[in-house]
Amino acid sequence: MKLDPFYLIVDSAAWIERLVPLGVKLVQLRIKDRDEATLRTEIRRANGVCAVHGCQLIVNDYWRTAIEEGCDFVHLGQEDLAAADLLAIKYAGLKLGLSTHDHLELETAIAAEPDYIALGPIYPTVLKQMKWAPQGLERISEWKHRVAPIALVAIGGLNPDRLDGVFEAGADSAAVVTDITLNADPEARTREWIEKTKPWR
Ligand SMILES: Cc1ncc(COP(=O)(O)OP(=O)(O)O)c(N)n1
Ligand SMILES: Cc1ncsc1CCOP(=O)(O)O
Ligand SMILES: [Mg+2]
Repeated sequence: MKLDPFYLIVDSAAWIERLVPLGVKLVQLRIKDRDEATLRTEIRRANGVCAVHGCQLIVNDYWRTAIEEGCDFVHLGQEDLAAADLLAIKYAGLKLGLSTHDHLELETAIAAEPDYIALGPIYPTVLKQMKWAPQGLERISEWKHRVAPIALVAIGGLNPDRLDGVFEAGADSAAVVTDITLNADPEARTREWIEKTKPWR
């Protein structure tokens, strides 16, 4: 499948309301440590905003709530996948993205026949502690070769200056969290990402 080259990841519906109207076409709602009611409300709100703006919403981790709320795309890590009911996800017609960090995880991901495979961290990330060293650009090219025709998402430490490198190496989409959400001007940075990814659209 064709993914937008700019893949924004945020942790609340409020961020989605703030940034999606600027022209973001692919966004992940990545919520951690919230109660079930809040989670459901956030997913519902995010789904509504994305529908209005023609933006593809991807729900991280919470595939059951995503199905119940009428969402159509989920992202799962390897542990999430091991605990998930893949048949239920596919039966519900959801598209699926999977994380990978090494060759074994890549085998597992390909076997699940996802709609995209994410590789990370490409560069050091401040978002969360990771046990994997930065993968680098050559690993993107290797992954692209192995996953095609499945779409490849690059993630981890990305910023506008690093985008040409990841796309030239073979990524179809570049995912970002802190370069935008911790930026002094998230709106301006989002516009910069949209501009910088235009040639790859
Ligand atoms: C696009 C994308 N890639 C990787 C991840 C990480 O997923 P996971 O390994 O399950 O870790 P958490 O994000 O759930 O902490 C992602 N969310 N999105
Ligand atoms: C969730 C995740 N998986 C691999 S790197 C990463 C974090 C990406 O965040 P940032 O864009 O802030 O480095
Ligand atoms: Mg997860």
